[in-house]
Amino acid sequence: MKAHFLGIAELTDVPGVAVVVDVMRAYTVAAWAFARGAERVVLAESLDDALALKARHPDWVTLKDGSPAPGFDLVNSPALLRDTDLSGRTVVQKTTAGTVGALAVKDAPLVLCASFVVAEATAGLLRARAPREVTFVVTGGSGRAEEDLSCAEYIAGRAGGDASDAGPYLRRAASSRSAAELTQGVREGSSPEDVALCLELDRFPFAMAAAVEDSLMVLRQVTATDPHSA
Ligand SMILES: O=C(O)[C@H](CS(=O)(=O)O)OP(=O)(O)O
Ligand SMILES: [Mg+2]
Repeated sequence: MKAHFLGIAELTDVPGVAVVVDVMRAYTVAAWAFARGAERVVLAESLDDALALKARHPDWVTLKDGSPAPGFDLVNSPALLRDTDLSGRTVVQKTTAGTVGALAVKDAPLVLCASFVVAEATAGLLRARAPREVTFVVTGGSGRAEEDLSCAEYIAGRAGGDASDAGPYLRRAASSRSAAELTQGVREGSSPEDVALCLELDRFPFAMAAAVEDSLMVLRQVTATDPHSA
């Protein structure tokens, strides 16, 4: 499996298989939403689109990064979301980097969205599919965010069968600029517990796959043991 690591702006062709990585925090938050019972996560193109979806579907749960805002029910924080019961709910998520990355590859036949909490499940799905090439979309820092790059490299290694020690990858992510900003409380809509939650390796047994459904980019949880689920 040949792995390419690209920032969002570096995407030129439609990849056959894309793994969109956002450790801090979009795809840690989405994984927690599924763990709390969400049925699906709609990745919104814009804040206005998210609000329009909420207006049409008042029972949908809207989530944005940054500070809380009228019309949005949740912020992009795993710690602030993890006690919320989302059983059967549709979550609409809009963030600065993660959701943008998935929408940039929405025409790809297989789009997985990943972070450390779903790393092994994501790698397992790639091993089962055994594609010749995978494009990892490194969503943060114009493709240079250390937390996303280290997670992408770790998943690529595991997908290729490496028995990699996760420690160095997690330490790289822990010393990233994003981790520092979250720890210092620079980012609004965050909790001091967010970094630790974003660095919980394999916290969840499922992977997450996104696909266009009725013109919306919809993220769902999938397992490697179900070959028809992604
Ligand atoms: O909510 C986050 O941590 C970030 C905000 S920003 O990109 O650092 O401004 O969003 P995400 O899309 O989850 O990286
Ligand atoms: Mg990020």
